[in-house]
Amino acid sequence: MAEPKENIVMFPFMAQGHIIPFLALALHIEQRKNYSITFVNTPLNIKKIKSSIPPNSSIKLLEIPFNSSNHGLPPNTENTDILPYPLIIKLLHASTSLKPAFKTLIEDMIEEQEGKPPLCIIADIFFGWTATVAKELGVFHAVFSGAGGFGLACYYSVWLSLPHRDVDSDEFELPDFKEASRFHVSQLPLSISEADGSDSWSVFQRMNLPAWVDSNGILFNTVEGFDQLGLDYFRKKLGRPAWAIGPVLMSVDNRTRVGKQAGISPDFLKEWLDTKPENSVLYVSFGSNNTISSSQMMQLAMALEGSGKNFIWVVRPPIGFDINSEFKAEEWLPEGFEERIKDSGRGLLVHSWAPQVEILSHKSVCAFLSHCGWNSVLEALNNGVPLLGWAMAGEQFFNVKFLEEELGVCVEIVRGKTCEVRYEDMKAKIELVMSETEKGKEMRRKAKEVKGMIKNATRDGYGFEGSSVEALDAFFKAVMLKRDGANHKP
Ligand SMILES: O=c1ccn([C@@H]2O[C@H](COP(=O)(O)OP(=O)(O)O[C@H]3O[C@H](CO)[C@@H](O)[C@H](O)[C@H]3O)[C@@H](O)[C@H]2O)c(=O)[nH]1
Repeated sequence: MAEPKENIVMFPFMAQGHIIPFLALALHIEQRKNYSITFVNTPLNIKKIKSSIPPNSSIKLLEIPFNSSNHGLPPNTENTDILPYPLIIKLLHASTSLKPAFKTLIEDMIEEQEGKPPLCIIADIFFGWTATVAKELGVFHAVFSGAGGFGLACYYSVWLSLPHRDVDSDEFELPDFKEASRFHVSQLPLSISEADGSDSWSVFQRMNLPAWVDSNGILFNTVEGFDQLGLDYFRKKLGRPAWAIGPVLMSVDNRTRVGKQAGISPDFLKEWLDTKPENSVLYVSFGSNNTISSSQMMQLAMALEGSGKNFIWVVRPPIGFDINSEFKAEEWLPEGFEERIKDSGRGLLVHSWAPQVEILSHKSVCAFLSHCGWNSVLEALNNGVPLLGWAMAGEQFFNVKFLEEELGVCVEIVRGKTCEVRYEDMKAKIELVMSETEKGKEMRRKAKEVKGMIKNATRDGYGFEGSSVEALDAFFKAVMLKRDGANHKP
């Protein structure tokens, strides 16, 4: 009888922006390596993930018990996609309660395999405690970051020392990451700008981030060639390898299963895009669960209309309304906006969720106005599409800085969810990026260059392995080294 395949345990945080790259990685590993994969999550997420697994995949799903009501959360709350911002930190704290059940789950696996531990555990950036469990049980552990190297390095560094609190000015440096140059306080997400070291976010992160030293290394959904600065930060800081194995993205076929039901038929969308000239459409979307304020929405609509450019805009109810409720164009957009853009054929409003990768890979798309979540960034760059950055939370502000200052593929259009915006300013930036200006041409050239780097990094075969392919091999070599070392212990 054939030996059972060795098992990899994967455990993302309960948020779409985390589950999607983990699933993409699971499928990527399954396709390339001969291991079995067990995907762990809470019951309601597992139910959703079940329908996302392609029929030809053998990924196993395993539930870990969780009851949100025990943690001051509304009943049946297991994913950030149904939570308002102030409750997200509650879900993060609640997730630490999974530690004993996770440890038992791994111990049971070891027992079932007659003392043989799983090959490795790959867990979320918010689950530092899984590294401690893995260390205790002698299992190889890697953190998998769906965020890029530079963005996460800044995020990690700021949380550890809150350096903006030690200076009198609005500008500050990161004491352990000076290479990132200077930051302005407005480039901090709300969770950090409001942090004082003893608030709920600080307590969580100061428990979570230092626990990464118990891990054996970090896997990054990025490319060494353009993201080395951030990767080197972790190599130095933690004294652990950082493997840049990206971009690992969902294939278009598999994507239809994850995420949400698109608010538009992909065929209609393609037909619409086909009628537009090459490089003429702006795609506007803010990731899996963000939206903007109602006044920002009004100004953005005016900027889009005023710019005279073609656009596709994924709209959701503004901040303060249930993000999953019906979109009321007559209330939240300028009078007659929807009819005008429809009649002129210049714009498409997509409610709630769009087939993003299909849009970004269409030749008519010229630029992407994005919150610069890392998945969106990778999907844009993979298609050579430059960005207009509007960061809203997490490490997105640092991503915008990186894309603008280091890669030259982005212009920041707005900063944050609460600032006042003027449509004239946004319109000018849209024109700068999309028209035949020197800046616009330069950005498109650089975005194509990055696309080329991605292509090279992921090349596999014909005697040439790209850096991301080599990094995944190096990761598994490190895993094997630990396993073989453990087997040879007297
Ligand atoms: O209408 C939509 C909206 C989103 N997506 C997909 O949803 C994902 C969204 O991911 P991302 O762009 O990274 O945004 P978030 O969901 O906001 O991502 C979270 O996770 C990222 C990776 O860790 C971080 O960089 C972000 O800061 C964090 O908010 C992408 O694959 C998109 O293609 C769609 O397909 N259609």
